This record gives sequence, C-alpha cells and structure tokens, in this order.
Amino acid sequence: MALEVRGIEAGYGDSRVLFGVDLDVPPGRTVGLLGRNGMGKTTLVRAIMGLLPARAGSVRFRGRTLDRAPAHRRARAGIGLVPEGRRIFPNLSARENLIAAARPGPWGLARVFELFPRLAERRDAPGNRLSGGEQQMLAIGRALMTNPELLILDEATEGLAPAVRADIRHCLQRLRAAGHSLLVIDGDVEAMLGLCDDLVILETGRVVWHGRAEALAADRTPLVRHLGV
Ligand SMILES: Nc1ncnc2c1ncn2[C@@H]1O[C@H](COP(=O)(O)OP(=O)(O)OP(=O)(O)O)[C@@H](O)[C@H]1O
Repeated sequence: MALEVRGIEAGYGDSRVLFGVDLDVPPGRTVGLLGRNGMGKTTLVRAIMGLLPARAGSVRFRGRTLDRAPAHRRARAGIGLVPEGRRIFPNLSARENLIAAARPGPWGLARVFELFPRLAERRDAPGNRLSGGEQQMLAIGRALMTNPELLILDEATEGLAPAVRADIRHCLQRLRAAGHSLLVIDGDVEAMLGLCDDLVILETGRVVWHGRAEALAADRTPLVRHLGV
C-alpha cells in the first residue's frame, strides 16, 4: 500500500473533527475524497501530512509508520502536498518557485514545463503576477519537483474558471495515466467520478462510503444521501 491511514482522530482544541478515519491509497491509483464543506477533508490531509497532530490512529506510508514523523519528514518520505490556497512564493519567479522545491528524480523543470506549457511561457514572471490558474499549475509543478511517491491535491481547481479547471483536470488525468498515486479532494462530483479509481465519502469526520468510482457512478444513492447531489 502506498498510504494506509487507520483510525485517525483529530481536531482543533476541544472540537473533534475526525472520528476514526480509515483510508488506503494503493500504488498507482487515484483516490478521491468527497464530502460536504466542513466534513473534515482538509483536516484529514493535515493529519496525514503531520501538520496537525492526530489524537489517535496511524499513518503508514510505503510500509513505514509516520506517526512520530514531523511534517518535513513526511514530505521527505515521498508525500507531496498541493495545499488548499496554493502557498507559492510571491516574490520568486515561476521558475525559481519550481527550483526551490527540486529533489532528485524524474521530475525536473523540463518535464513540469512539458506538462504545463503555460508555465514555461510565464517562467520569469513573479508568483504574485501569475493568474489563479497559473498559480495552481505552479503549486502542482512545485509538488511534482519534489518527486513524490504520492501526490495529495486539496481543492486544486477551486475558484478557477471552467476552462482552467478542465485544463488542470486533464493534467491530473495524465499523471494518473502515467501511474502516479494520487489523493484528490475536489467538490465537483462528476469530475471526480471521471478522474478517480476509488472514492471515499466523509461525513462529520467518519467514512460513510468507500468503493470503486464505477460503483458509485452506477448507483448514486450514496451521493444523494451524503452529498445531496
Ligand atoms: N484551524 C481551525 N480551527 C478550528 N476549527 C477548524 C479549523 N480548521 C477547520 N476547522 C473546523 O473543522 C471542521 C472540518 O473542517 P475541514 O476544513 O477539514 O473541512 P473540509 O471537509 O475540508 O471542508 P471545506 O471543503 O470547507 O474545506 C469544520 O467544522 C471547520 O470549521
């Protein structure tokens, strides 16, 4: 298993958000996390990355436990995060943003620019001069530059124009086809049904459904029940 999450409990102060979440990302598969706003998706990502301490449960990655590893060690272990809100360096150029993240492996500048030709054109523009879509591409490119074994994308298309969303999803399809392991959060259920192998639905911090995307496409009852779509 690439990522194995078992019984994760986490929250903020006195408020509990996750109540024993299990989640698997097998190697080479794309797993999608669905759930209405506030159900705990970002909190789960933060617990996986070690950005928020888990109160119980375990996170194993490629067979090794990460429970005591701080965030930077989890990243080094091969988990790349494209966080909600992108967090690129505003004063560095697109190219410098990418280089700052680089670690040895097949992904380098040339390959990121091949995936996102628009970034190649904008390579010298400072981060804060890039459009929302370009910044999102940069955030994904930066995560790829770390040559992760698993890439986690939290709302990678939120707030973008439909054509830009489609562009970014197409790139995720390419990463999936190339055999990358992906954990994706995206509020667009139809897009997730098309992109993901497996889906997990979170409701108030618990997994209420998990299975193959085709199964959910064939019987949408859980989508109606838990997402109201
Ligand atoms: N820093 C924080 N401090 C306190 N409560 C928080 C914090 N971040 C999130 N929460 C609360 O935790 C719960 C889960 O939030 P989370 O962001 O994980 O949900 P989500 O499923 O990712 O939703 P969204 O799609 O809105 O991001 C919500 O009730 C939210 O208000």
